[in-house]
Amino acid sequence: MTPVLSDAYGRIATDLRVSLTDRCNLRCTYCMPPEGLDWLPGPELLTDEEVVRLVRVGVTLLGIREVRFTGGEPLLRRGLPGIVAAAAALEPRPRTALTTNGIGLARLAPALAEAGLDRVNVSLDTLDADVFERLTRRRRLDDVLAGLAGAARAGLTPVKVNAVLMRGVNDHEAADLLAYCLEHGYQLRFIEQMPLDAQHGWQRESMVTADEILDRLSAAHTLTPAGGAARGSAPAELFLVDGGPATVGVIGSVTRPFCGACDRVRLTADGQVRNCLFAREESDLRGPLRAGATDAELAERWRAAVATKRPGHGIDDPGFLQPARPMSAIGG
Ligand SMILES: Nc1nc2c(ncn2[C@@H]2O[C@H](COP(=O)(O)OP(=O)(O)OP(=O)(O)O)[C@@H](O)[C@H]2O)c(=O)[nH]1
Ligand SMILES: C[S@@+](CC[C@H](N)C(=O)[O-])C[C@H]1O[C@@H](n2cnc3c(N)ncnc32)[C@H](O)[C@@H]1O
Ligand code: SF4
Ligand code: SF4
Repeated sequence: MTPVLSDAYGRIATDLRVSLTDRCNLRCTYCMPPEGLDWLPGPELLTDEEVVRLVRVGVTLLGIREVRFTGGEPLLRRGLPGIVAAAAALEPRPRTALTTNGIGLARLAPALAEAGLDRVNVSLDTLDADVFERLTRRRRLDDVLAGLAGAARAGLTPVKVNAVLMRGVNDHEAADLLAYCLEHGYQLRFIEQMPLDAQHGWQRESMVTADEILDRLSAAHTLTPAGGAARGSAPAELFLVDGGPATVGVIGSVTRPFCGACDRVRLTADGQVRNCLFAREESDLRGPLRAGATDAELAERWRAAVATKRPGHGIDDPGFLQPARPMSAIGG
């Protein structure tokens, strides 16, 4: 029987999220400071071949069924189409997905679809160019909108949109974002801001909660729960908009945590296994890989790492400490 990545709470990790770089061409205020961060040094990054090898170990020896590429901004990784192609060629073929800010996606979408990418999630917090610049510190709204359209054209569907609402900045735009996504056939999900920014600026009091988001949307639409059974381990709680079939999602990581059903495991761009966005421990696979470990030895280390996964993120624990790595370096 193929071993699986199981933990002490009965959860099995089948969804691998691979960070391909910690770098980014935006500076979203809830993620990074204006000056950026001390990027990982080149030699510490896994090479394309090393990424592909670890993905292969996950898929062929450990029961990984879905591989999502993220970052930082994964479109900045030159080898992305080749890495996607190698992942999609594995047996059993994993589902493949990408989470991106969309810049450059208009150009890259056809090649990524051709390589075997199944679908994309694109982050878009606003439809106002000035608000976009305030949130991301770059004037690139048109590139993101073009990226979304390019993804849909290339068949990278369903195209999902991730939006973080920040109080006093873009929280008045919930209904406009929904109208735009409904019009274009994108699946919108609102995300509660989490304490994962490098500047440690998160404050529970100012976070826009899932309840608030649903209240705002309910002013313009009738929302009905789309049905719990279909949710499985997905972070997004889905609601039918005006009877459906279109839906809107809310990812309430803080006020409506879903850790009990978590099926994720993460691999950082420098080859560390992380069990949780909020994990304070990591397990090194790059060292053993470069020291000549066999696939079976890497798989055993990975399995042992997941066995120690904690039950939840612990944001509500009195002793909660934000992880040392920010979201951009973990792989959001
Ligand atoms: N708490 C928590 N939040 C997560 C996790 N993964 C993703 N998120 C949040 O969900 C948002 C959207 O993540 P995506 O990368 O689009 O992935 P997803 O929602 O799992 O994707 P789908 O499978 O397409 O629904 C992220 O920005 C995070 O804020 C996770 O493991 N735990
Ligand atoms: C870290 S980014 C990486 C991929 C890509 N750069 C992007 O923005 O989609 C992945 C997701 O994390 C979300 N994110 C970043 N910081 C966050 C925070 N502090 N709380 C909640 N979500 C956050 C972003 O909005 C984005 O949807
Ligand atoms: S959320 Fe994504 S696009 Fe924004 S700064 Fe972080 S990594 Fe870059
Ligand atoms: S916070 Fe951690 S345990 Fe909870 S769903 Fe996310 S990755 Fe899984």
